[in-house]
Amino acid sequence: MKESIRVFSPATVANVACGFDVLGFALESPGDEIEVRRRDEPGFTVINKTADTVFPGDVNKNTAVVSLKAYLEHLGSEDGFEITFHSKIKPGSGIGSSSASAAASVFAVNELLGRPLAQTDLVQFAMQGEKAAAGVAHADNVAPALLGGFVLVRSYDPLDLIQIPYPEELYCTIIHPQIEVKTEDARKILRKGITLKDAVTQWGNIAGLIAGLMKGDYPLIGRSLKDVIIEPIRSMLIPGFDEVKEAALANGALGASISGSGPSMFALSSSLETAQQVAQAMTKTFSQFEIENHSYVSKINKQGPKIL
Ligand SMILES: Nc1ncnc2c1ncn2[C@@H]1O[C@H](COP(=O)(O)OP(=O)(O)O)[C@@H](O)[C@H]1O
Ligand SMILES: N[C@@H](CCOP(=O)(O)O)C(=O)O
Repeated sequence: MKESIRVFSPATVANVACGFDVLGFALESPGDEIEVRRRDEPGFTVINKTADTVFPGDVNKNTAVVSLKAYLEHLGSEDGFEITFHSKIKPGSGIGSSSASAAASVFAVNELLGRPLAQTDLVQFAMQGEKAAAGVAHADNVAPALLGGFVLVRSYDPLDLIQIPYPEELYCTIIHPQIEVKTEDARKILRKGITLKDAVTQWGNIAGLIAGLMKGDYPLIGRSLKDVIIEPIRSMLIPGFDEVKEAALANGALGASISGSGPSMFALSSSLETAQQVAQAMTKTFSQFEIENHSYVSKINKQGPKIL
């Protein structure tokens, strides 16, 4: 039996504008890279080999350990593991840093143990990691992180995950301004109620987005990438949001919005060239607000985590 395994687990874009808590997709890069090694005794250790100073070092709060504990408890296992982080998406990024770790650890140990559970069944344990990080066990990051592609959370109780087909030529631009927004905090500022008018607009858009993805209808995807409920509130946490979004649209993006709970923003494009041009335009506009930012251009990740 293998003693250790090294895996990559992808960053994810949750919400995808109109699908708060119910839609997300995975990116080919960036992501977390971890190595999991069996210990001789029960218990867990976390080792940080990344250069990041904001690494979540508390074993009992790290989503990689929280989700792994839930998984092992389900199997009735008392095995212990050491988790070494070789690269890590910055916490509080809005591209699913907490879920990449949660997905990585359960995927890695499930592989080490000879795959006792199917990949879809791992989502419920990774969700426990999200609960520890954000206070809510939302699945719109961990489900695409584990399954790849676009995943719709059709229902939470019971958990019903639907993998949504999407066009091959679809590219995501991510701009990550170097400010931290914790998902837990970004959820607290949301209104508890919405108007019927906004609900009608939002469910028209989410249905349109799913139809557009499945049909490969780019104009429909673009028309549907709108959020009248969450974005107007959370965008206040992102300096220059309106201008950066406008820059993405003016340079050919199908649509743009907040990635997850922010501060990252995402844009979707139908070609790599456009996605790169959109990245340049968004970066330039953010810089006018004197905010340091990192950009990524990525295809959609098809498979979820992978063994390295
Ligand atoms: N392995 C982990 N990776 C990232 N964040 C983690 C991890 N474990 C716990 N956390 C905590 O989760 C929070 C970051 O998650 P979250 O606010 O959802 O940001 P993100 O949008 O980057 O996922 C921070 O409070 C961080 O300390
Ligand atoms: N649906 C959640 C998604 C949070 O994503 P993250 O990448 O910011 O962790 C929310 O909007 O709160």
